[in-house]
Amino acid sequence: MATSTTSLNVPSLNPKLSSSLSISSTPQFSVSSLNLRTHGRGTRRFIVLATAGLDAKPTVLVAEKLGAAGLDLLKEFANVDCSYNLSPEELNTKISLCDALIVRSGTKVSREVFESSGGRLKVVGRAGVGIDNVDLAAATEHGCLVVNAPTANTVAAAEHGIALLAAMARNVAQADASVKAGKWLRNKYVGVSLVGKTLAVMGFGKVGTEVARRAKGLGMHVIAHDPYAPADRARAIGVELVTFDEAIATADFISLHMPLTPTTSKMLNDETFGKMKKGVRIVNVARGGVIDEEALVRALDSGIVAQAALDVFTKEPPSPESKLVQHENVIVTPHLGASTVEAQCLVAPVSSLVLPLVNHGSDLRDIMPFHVSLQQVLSELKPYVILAEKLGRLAVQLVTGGSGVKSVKVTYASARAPDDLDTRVLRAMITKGIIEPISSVFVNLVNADFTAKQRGVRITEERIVLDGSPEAPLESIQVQIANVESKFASAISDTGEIRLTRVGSFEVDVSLEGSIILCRQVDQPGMIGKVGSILGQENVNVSFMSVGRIAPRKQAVMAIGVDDQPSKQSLQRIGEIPAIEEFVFLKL
Ligand SMILES: NC(=O)C1=CN([C@@H]2O[C@H](COP(=O)(O)OP(=O)(O)OC[C@H]3O[C@@H](n4cnc5c(N)ncnc54)[C@H](O)[C@@H]3O)[C@@H](O)[C@H]2O)C=CC1
Ligand SMILES: O=C(O)C(=O)COP(=O)(O)O
Repeated sequence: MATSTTSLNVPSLNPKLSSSLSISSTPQFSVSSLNLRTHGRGTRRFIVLATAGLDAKPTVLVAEKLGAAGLDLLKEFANVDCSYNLSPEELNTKISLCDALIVRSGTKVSREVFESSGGRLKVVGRAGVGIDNVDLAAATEHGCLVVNAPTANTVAAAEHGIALLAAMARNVAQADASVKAGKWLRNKYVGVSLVGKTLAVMGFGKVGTEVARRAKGLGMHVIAHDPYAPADRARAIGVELVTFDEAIATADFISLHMPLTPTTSKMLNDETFGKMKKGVRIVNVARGGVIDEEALVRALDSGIVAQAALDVFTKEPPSPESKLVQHENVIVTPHLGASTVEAQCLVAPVSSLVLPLVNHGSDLRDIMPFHVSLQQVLSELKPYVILAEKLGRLAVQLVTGGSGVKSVKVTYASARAPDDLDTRVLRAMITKGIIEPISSVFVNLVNADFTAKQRGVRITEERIVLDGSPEAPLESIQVQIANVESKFASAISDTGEIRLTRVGSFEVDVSLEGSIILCRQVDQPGMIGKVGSILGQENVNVSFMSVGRIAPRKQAVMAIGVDDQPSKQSLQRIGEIPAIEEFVFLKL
């Protein structure tokens, strides 16, 4: 196979350079020139590509009760389907009709959910902190963003932790039940004091820190274990960071505040209970899975653990017959940590994060740039974002057997300092442009790198730092695909909008909109008519036509813009016109 390099170059996309054409409706941008170069000759054939349409108003499935503020916000911009208590099967069925899903901790967003969505689901909003109920790997693979409200319920969770701590120490729940049952057991429910006791906070993050602060206010001696927490943050509130073993061996009370991960799963187990001080009391408002629940029952029965106060369980709701739930030294709440009026008001606006789905055009809707600066993308990168995808699309369509693309080099020429320009979104869009035309994979900012890697496409980026005013973010983007066989030997450049102005040594003038047919032929009368009449026969509107030639009756390149997509048969007929030596159909 002959190898070649396909290179597309946009020398300038500076709004100031030209006022001739806009790439998007707002703001008005123009491109001074587009330069496309390929080397090598390819076979004569064409490809037809389809693009999927997108609904104007997205549908958001709210699968768990959300605060009114969040719902109202959503209803203004989206079709909102509030369906609570769905079975996994019902969720899998509904999800194929939804662009976004909002959940709390009670909905398992499994791989099947993403698979069932058929690529439509673009964002999962978690109205709360823990995202252990969402299969993040599957979300990434399916190009779906997961957003949460990481601080909204911190205080609520911490307050619930303190409530459980105090209620457990003073047997509030058991004493309450016994009084209601007509008993008056003042000796049975003698509690223990908190003041002067050692509390080990396991997981010194947002909730853990707030619990520590409050426990100090109650006169407790607070230590903490967290392998990732900075010692100065702990020191600042008078908390000593210690090792795991030291924490559990010295604590009178242990309060759990780490996330559920493969590392923290069943962190408290037979072995670790064995290292604890006899009579320790445990509070868990983190996740049930961080405790081996059967081991906890054994530790309670043996007296190692005197009491436990649990808000969370491995399986929620737990079985009513659960030995743990029924244990007389255990008090339980039904995952109420975040359930305050105030916290629910604060988590509800997570729904606002799905609004970019609605507010921006389909171009940006596809990339969902939550974790790049939306402002930057909208205000200055937007035209480049669109262009980047088009460059990727063009490049791959000029390559014979697009799936053979393995090595892509992107060169950005800019007067901006490298850290003043976030190119992730551009790289993602180039990847999208390269991969989508040759596969059924939906690519966006979330899964672009993953998808490229999975398909063995290596994308390297290079910066050319230019002198001069860094006002415009970019002077040029160049996409080069290495070691591939080119289908069409050509090159492009010049003026105005995004225009194709040169094909090899042939000057043409073509707007890069809609679709383009590029033909190389021997210059002769009647060529335009022949192609035009084939297109006319099936009512395909020609938006422009441009012929570039070296000399009369010698080699020429004809670029024909079409508003509608010609049928395969028409394209085949064009390709078969005897004078046409090279032919390609490019869908932009
Ligand atoms: N019961 C409820 O309704 C609520 C439960 N939560 C849960 O509380 C937990 C903590 O939430 P935040 O404080 O907001 O999270 P965070 O991310 O601020 O803090 C978690 C801390 O755990 C630490 N950590 C990670 N691995 C650890 C390990 N192996 N040992 C010790 N520490 C480790 C991290 O370094 C981090 O500092 C989460 O699981 C969250 O889902 C949060 C809010 C409400
Ligand atoms: O935010 C969290 O991590 C919680 O556990 C709160 O869960 P919820 O939103 O009340 O189902």
